[in-house]
This record gives sequence, C-alpha cells and structure tokens, in this order.
Amino acid sequence: MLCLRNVEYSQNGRRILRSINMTFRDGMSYSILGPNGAGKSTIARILMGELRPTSGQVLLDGEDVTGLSVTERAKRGISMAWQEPARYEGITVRNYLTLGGKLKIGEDEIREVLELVGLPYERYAHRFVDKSLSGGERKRVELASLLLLKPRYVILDEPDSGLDITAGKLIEVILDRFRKCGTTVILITHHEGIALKTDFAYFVCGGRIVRKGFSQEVVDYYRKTCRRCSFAEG
Ligand SMILES: Nc1ncnc2c1ncn2[C@@H]1O[C@H](COP(=O)(O)OP(=O)(O)OP(=O)(O)O)[C@@H](O)[C@H]1O
Repeated sequence: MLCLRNVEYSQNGRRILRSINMTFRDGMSYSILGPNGAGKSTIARILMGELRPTSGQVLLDGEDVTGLSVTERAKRGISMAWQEPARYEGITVRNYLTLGGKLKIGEDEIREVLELVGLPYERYAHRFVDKSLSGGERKRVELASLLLLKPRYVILDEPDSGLDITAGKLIEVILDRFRKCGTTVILITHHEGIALKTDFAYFVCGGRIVRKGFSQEVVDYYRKTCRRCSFAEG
C-alpha cells in the first residue's frame, strides 16, 4: 500500500499542497482529478520522488520512503509515465521496450503489447524513439514499456493528452491490462470521462482534497461543482 500522509508543499512562499492524505491499495485504480493548477502533477512528482514535500510523508507498506530518490523508488516498483515522454536518439522501439535486452520478454509479448497500444509491430518495432516518432506515438511506446515492465505502482500523468480520439478506448484497454497484472494505477487527469474509468478518485482543487470515493460519485460531485466554480476558471 502506498500512502501520502499529511503532505504539504510550498514553493517560493506559496502553499501549493495542503494536508494531502491519500491511500493507494494494491491492485486498484485511482484517478487524481482536478482543474489546471490544482496540484495534481505536484502530487505525482512527490509520489515518484522527484519533489520532496515540505512536510508530511510518503509511506510504502508503512515504511517512510520520503527520502528515497526516483531511482530507488523505481527499484521498489513505483514507475511513472510523464506528461511529456522522453526521446532517445539511436534506440529502437524494441530495444527501449526490453530495456536494451535486460527485460527477458518474448517477441510475441512485445508484438501483443505494441498492437494493444495501437502501434503495429511490423511498422514500429524497429523505428527509433527519437523525434521521427510523433508525440502521440512516443506516448504509446511509453505506455507499452510500462505494460511490459508490470510495476507494482504506475503513475500516469495525463495519459490521454496528445493522443487522438482513440485515447478513451486505449486508456480502458491499458487499465484492464494493468488490473490483470495486479499493478496499482494512479492516473492524473482533468477529464472526468477518463476518471470514470478508474475504481476510485480524489478530486483535488487549490492544493486540497475536495472529495474522495468511488469514481462515479466523485465525478458527479466534480461535474456539479467544478464547472460553476470561478476559482477553477480564474
Ligand atoms: N516551481 C514553482 N513555482 C511556483 N509555482 C509553482 C511551481 N510549480 C508549480 N507551481 C504552481 O503550483 C500549482 C499546482 O501545479 P501543478 O502542476 O501541480 O498543477 P496541475 O493540477 O498538475 O495542473 P495541470 O492540470 O495544468 O497540469 C500551480 O498553480 C502552479 O503554477
């Protein structure tokens, strides 16, 4: 179980997160839903170890991992798909997916996962993960790599951004696959349609948790309140 306990974060004297308490249970999927600037990515970066909270703790199975680096957390099974996927000159999609051969996976599984994210094996396996791939294609490659890695926790920051209209279906397929592997998904989004695809949701606004619970219930509340709120608009 991964938890945030009383997490606060300030930057240049501005309080960005206040009293954030979140629990992510094994095998479940969660969304962190909220408008632009709510603090969602800051929460993701704290979970991943890219940012240290000003106070509060990140707990993994009850152990305080707040001081652990991104690499150390990755070793413990916490992985992240960044909003902007990276480029790697000279590395083929196939090599990227197998971590240069370190991940022992069969060609059939690579083929299956690439097809699943909408990238036909024959056309993409030997392409380079550089600027010749579009942003959406790189994003799909990154999702494929996480599906093959099967981490214990995966944080997906705006997984639908930069993807075409097939994104909703793609997210469903990916969530289903992660569920089968027992991976806990933490999905950052400002689209309620995407949040509905997860089991549970946290609605965050102004650096606070406004509502938490089953995704349907939280989304209903978000729809009722968020669109009418001048704070979110301004
Ligand atoms: N280094 C920084 N200095 C000052 N303010 C910052 C800094 N980093 C983030 N913020 C502010 O913190 C708030 C939360 O940012 P964050 O990126 O977490 O929001 P978000 O919910 O992910 O937004 P979006 O949906 O637009 O990606 C924003 O108001 C942002 O401007």
